[in-house]
Amino acid sequence: MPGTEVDVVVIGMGPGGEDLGARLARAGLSVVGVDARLVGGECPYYACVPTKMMIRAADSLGEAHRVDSLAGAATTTPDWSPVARRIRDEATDNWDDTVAVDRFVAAGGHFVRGRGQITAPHEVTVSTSEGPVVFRTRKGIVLNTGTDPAVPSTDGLAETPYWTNRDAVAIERLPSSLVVLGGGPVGCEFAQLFARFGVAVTVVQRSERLLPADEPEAGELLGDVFAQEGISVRTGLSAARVRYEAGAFSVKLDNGETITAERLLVAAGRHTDMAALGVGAVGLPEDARGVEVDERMRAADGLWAIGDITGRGAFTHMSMYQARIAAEDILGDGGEVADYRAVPRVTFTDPEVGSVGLTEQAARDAGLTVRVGSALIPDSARGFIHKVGNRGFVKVVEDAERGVLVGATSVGPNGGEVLGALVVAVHGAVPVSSLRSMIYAYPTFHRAIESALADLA
Ligand SMILES: Cc1cc2nc3c(=O)[nH]c(=O)nc-3n(C[C@H](O)[C@H](O)[C@H](O)COP(=O)(O)OP(=O)(O)OC[C@H]3O[C@@H](n4cnc5c(N)ncnc54)[C@H](O)[C@@H]3O)c2cc1C
Ligand SMILES: NC(=O)c1ccc[n+]([C@@H]2O[C@H](COP(=O)([O-])OP(=O)(O)OC[C@H]3O[C@@H](n4cnc5c(N)ncnc54)[C@H](O)[C@@H]3O)[C@@H](O)[C@H]2O)c1
Repeated sequence: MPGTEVDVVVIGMGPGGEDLGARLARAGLSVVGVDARLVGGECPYYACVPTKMMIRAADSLGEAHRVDSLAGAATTTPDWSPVARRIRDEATDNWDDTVAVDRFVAAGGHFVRGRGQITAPHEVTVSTSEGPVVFRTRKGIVLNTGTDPAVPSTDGLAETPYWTNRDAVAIERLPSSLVVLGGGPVGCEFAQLFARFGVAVTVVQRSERLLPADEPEAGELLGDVFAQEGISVRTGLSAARVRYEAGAFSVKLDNGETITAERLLVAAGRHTDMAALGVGAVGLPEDARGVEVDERMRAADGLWAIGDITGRGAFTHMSMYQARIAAEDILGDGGEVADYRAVPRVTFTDPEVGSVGLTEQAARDAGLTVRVGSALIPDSARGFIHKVGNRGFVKVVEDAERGVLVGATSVGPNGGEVLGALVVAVHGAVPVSSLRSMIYAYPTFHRAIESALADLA
C-alpha cells in the first residue's frame, strides 16, 4: 500500500498526545492524530474528571455529616442524578469528543478515528470503519496509547457483568452494595465516594494495606478512616472465584469467606497490549509491560512514547510533561530533558493522600543516608480547630548528606494542595536549613511541614 506521507503520526490521543499533536501542528508540521475511541483519552471521559466530580459530590455529603459535631444538625438525602447529569453534560458531552477533535483540527492537525498499528519503521496502518489507511512519516511516530483496566484471571470473573472505571463513571443509578477488587488509587477513590452515597462497600485488597505504593502510614490511616465510615476493608486477600446469579455477585475470597453484592468493580491495576501496537516492527519487545524511553521520550529511531505506557507514573500531569519534552525534541528545539525526582501524585480520598519523590523505604533502598520527620495534623493548631475530619500527617524524607528533601507525603484535609510546597522543596532541592527558616502562616494545615522538619532525625 503506498500510504500518505506526513511529518508525524500520533497514535492514541490521551492528554499528552492531544497536546503534543496540536503543538506540532501549530508549529507547521503535518500531523495525523489517531484515536480508536475519544480524543483526550481516559482522563476526561472515564477517569480524572468524572471521578473527581463524583468525589466532589460525595465529599459534600461527607462534610454535611460533620455538621452534627460542629454546627447543629443536618440531614441529607443523597441523589445520584445530579452527579450523573454533571458527568454526562459538563464533563463528557455524553462521551462525545467533537469539541476536542475540532480543537485539534483548528490547530492544523488531521484526525483519523481508528486503531493504529506500527507496521514498519516510520509506517502506521490505521484500521478505520472504511478499511485500512497507511501513513508514512518523515519525522516519526508518537505513541500515547495509555492503558486498559487489567482484569484478573479469577475463576468465573470474565463471565460476569463486572464494572471497570469506564462503567462506574457512566452509571445512572447507584447499586445498594458493591465489592471493589483492588485498593490502589482507583479502588480507594471509588470505594469512599460510593460509600458516602450510602452504598454498602467492601474493598478486597491483595496487598497488606491500601495504597501500597505510598508511605505505609498513609494506607494504614486511610484503612482506619474507611472503617470509621463503614467501609469493609479486607487486606491481604484476593478473590478466588466470582459468580453472578439472580442479580447478585458472590465473591469467594482465598480465605474461604464469601461476600455478596449487587455490583463488582475491578480496580486491580492497568495493562497494555504491546503486540497490538506493533512495536515489534521497530525492534521493541512485544511482551513488555510498556515502552522504555530515554530522557527525551525516544523509544527507537523515529519513535517517541509518552504517558502511562512509559511506566513513569500513570498521571495526566506526567503525560502532559512528557508531551512537552517530546514535542521540543521532534521540533529540534533541544529543550529540557525528563527529570523524575519530584513527581507529585494525589489520591483524592478524604483525607487526600499526596506524595512526591521517594518514600522513606525507597530512599533507603537507593542507599541514601535518610532522616525522616513527621507531624500529625490533629496536633497542629489548624487540625485542632478543624476537629472532625482532621486525620492526616506530613512526613518528610531527607537525604541527610545533601541536606535536602528527596520525598514527602501530605495526608489530610486539602492534603493535595499542601503537597505543592513540598513539591517545590524536592524539585528545587531547597536546603532543609532554608525550609526551616521560612515563615509558615498561622493557622494553616501547611504549618505541619514546619513541625515535620523540626522532627527530622
Ligand atoms: C479511575 C481513574 C482515575 C484517575 N484519576 C487521575 C487523577 O485524578 N489525576 C491524574 O493525574 N491521573 C488520574 N488517572 C490516570 C490518568 O487517567 C492517566 O494517567 C491519563 O489519562 C494519561 O494517560 P495517557 O496519556 O497515557 O493516555 P490515555 O488517557 O490512556 O489515552 C490513550 C488514548 O489512546 C487511545 N488508543 C489506545 N490504543 C490505540 C490504538 N492502537 N490506536 C488508536 N488509539 C488508541 C485510547 O482510545 C485513548 O483515547 C486516573 C485513572 C483512572 C483509571
Ligand atoms: N488521583 C490520581 O492521580 C489517580 C487516581 C486513580 C488512578 N491513578 C493512576 O492509575 C493507575 C491505576 O490505578 P489502580 O488503582 O487501578 O492500580 P494500582 O496498580 O495502583 O492498584 C491496584 C491494586 O489492586 C490490587 N490487586 C491487584 N489484583 C488484585 C486482585 N486480584 N484482588 C485484589 N486486589 C488486587 C493490588 O494489590 C494493587 O494495590 C495508577 O498508576 C494510579 O496512579 C491515579
